[in-house]
Amino acid sequence: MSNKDAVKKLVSLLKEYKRIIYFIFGCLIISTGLNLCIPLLSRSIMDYGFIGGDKELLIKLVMISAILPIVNAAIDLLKEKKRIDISAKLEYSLSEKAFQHLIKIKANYFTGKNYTEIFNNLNTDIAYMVSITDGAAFFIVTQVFSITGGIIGLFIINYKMTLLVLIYIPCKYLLMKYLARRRKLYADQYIEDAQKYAKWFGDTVGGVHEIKLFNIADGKKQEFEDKQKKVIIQKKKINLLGVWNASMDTLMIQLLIMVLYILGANLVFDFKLSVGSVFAFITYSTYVTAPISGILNIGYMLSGIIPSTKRYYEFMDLQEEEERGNPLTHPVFGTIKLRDVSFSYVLDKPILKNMYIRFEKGSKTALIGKNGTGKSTIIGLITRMYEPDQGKILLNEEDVLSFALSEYREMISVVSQQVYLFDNTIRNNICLYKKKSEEEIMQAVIDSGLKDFIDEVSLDYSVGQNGSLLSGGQKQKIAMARALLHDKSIIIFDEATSNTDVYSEMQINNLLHSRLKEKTVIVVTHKQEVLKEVDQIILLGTEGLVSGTYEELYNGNQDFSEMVDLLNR
Ligand SMILES: Nc1ncnc2c1ncn2[C@@H]1O[C@H](COP(=O)(O)OP(=O)(O)OP(=O)(O)O)[C@@H](O)[C@H]1O
Repeated sequence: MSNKDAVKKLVSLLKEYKRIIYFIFGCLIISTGLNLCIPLLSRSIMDYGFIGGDKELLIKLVMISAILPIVNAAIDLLKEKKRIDISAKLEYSLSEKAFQHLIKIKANYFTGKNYTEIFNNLNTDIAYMVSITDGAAFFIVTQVFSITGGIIGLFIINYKMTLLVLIYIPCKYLLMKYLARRRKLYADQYIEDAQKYAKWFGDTVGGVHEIKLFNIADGKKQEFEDKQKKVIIQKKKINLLGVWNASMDTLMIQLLIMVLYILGANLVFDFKLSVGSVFAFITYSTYVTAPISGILNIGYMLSGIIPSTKRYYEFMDLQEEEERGNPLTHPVFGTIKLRDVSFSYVLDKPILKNMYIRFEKGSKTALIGKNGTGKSTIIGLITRMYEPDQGKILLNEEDVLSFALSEYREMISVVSQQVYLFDNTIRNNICLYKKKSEEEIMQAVIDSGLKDFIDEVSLDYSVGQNGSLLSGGQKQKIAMARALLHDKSIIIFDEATSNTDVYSEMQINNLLHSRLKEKTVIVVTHKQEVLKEVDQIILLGTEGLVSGTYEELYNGNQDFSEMVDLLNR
């Protein structure tokens, strides 16, 4: 995305609030106009009131100049209320769109992603984009009015001295531009270092157990110092430059005022200018010179907003899962087939090649094979987290991609080795926003072997972030109860009992013949008790797959018999 496109996107975001923005600009023009009257009023107070001795006029003018700030403050309040309103609406709208998109993005985006980094980047980008509506942005518009009005005021008072102010403008502009360029460089570096730090921080906190177990706190502390130091140094440079900026700004304005006083005094002594005019002139000259740094800030402000806008829209352009297919009121439950399926995560590194597998309706299948042979990948394809590069996955002879995604997924439950539990109660983790009766919940709790634990803590026990207050086995049982309660047609257990105790495991095995009798069940496991129970075993190897019953494979496949013998040793 080019800078121009990013600006277009930003402008189109603001279009929605066009009327409010016009209102804010209206307020800005009125209040700048009122401010521009103040020096002329001061001049009259000085020349006609004090020096001319007109007491009545003096009181009137003083009262008018007291009312002006009150009117200005009222306009400002109104304008700020509207501006804060746009800002809040824009922030919500950008965050909501990002969140909606995030949960629909294809699964491969999340592989190896650091969640702190995703959160930090989105937050930073949205904050920068929203800053287009902050006070400073609108203030810049005021600055333009202020300069224009100031120059008019200067010309009205004395055009010769105005030329001096106009010569001063490019000098200050060049100095400020130099400082602004430096500040942009520092700011870009700061953003980059802060991002790296956020990524590192997320990664480190995620591995806090490893840090303790392997006693690598010193190494991590060193990394922290390196990364955090870089961020702090850049921040310090930016702050220092800000101080330089402000000091140079004040110094140059003071220099100009000094020259104007000297020239003004000469004109007063020659009776070419009144005292009040000199003061009014000096005030107008600050209206012209002071906003230059503010205007240069546009570039600085945009230098943060534009990269963030680009990154935000690059994120928003990431491919989402397609909810394609006609919605089905009654999804078809039937035989699933992988027909000539090939799949790779990375180009030219196929994980599955021309694979044919058949999962008969209501059958029980065990998927086995060495680590990395593609068992979880097959599950990912069946659940449509990924799509085959070649071949098709069929449900009742229909390509699963032709089914509406959410309805298709409504047919499947997965209990995996790495269960994710939300930071909520056991009940809510089991029900997952579906209304279920107490009896149904309790039955699922009993069947999953979770009953003893529930008797101990109750269904309303909070499990902590990703079930951190539970044991691995308890987490798996909750996932099991969840799968049973939702009563889907196809149930997949991916090493689902790796953490459960032997009693619970037996109980779960029994489910294959009771509660799950009618379901299509796919189990990834090497446990013999299960392998003996299932209708077919699919053994995945690097060269492809073999399938059969326990006896068929034990008698006809060397790899399988060797594996079983190893388990029996
Ligand atoms: N998201 C991914 N991106 C790239 N490669 C991946 C990804 N997920 C898995 N792989 C690779 O794909 C291959 C198959 O992985 P998969 O998880 O399907 O194997 P598995 O048989 O389930 O292994 P395990 O028994 O260890 O759980 C592995 O070589 C793995 O490194």
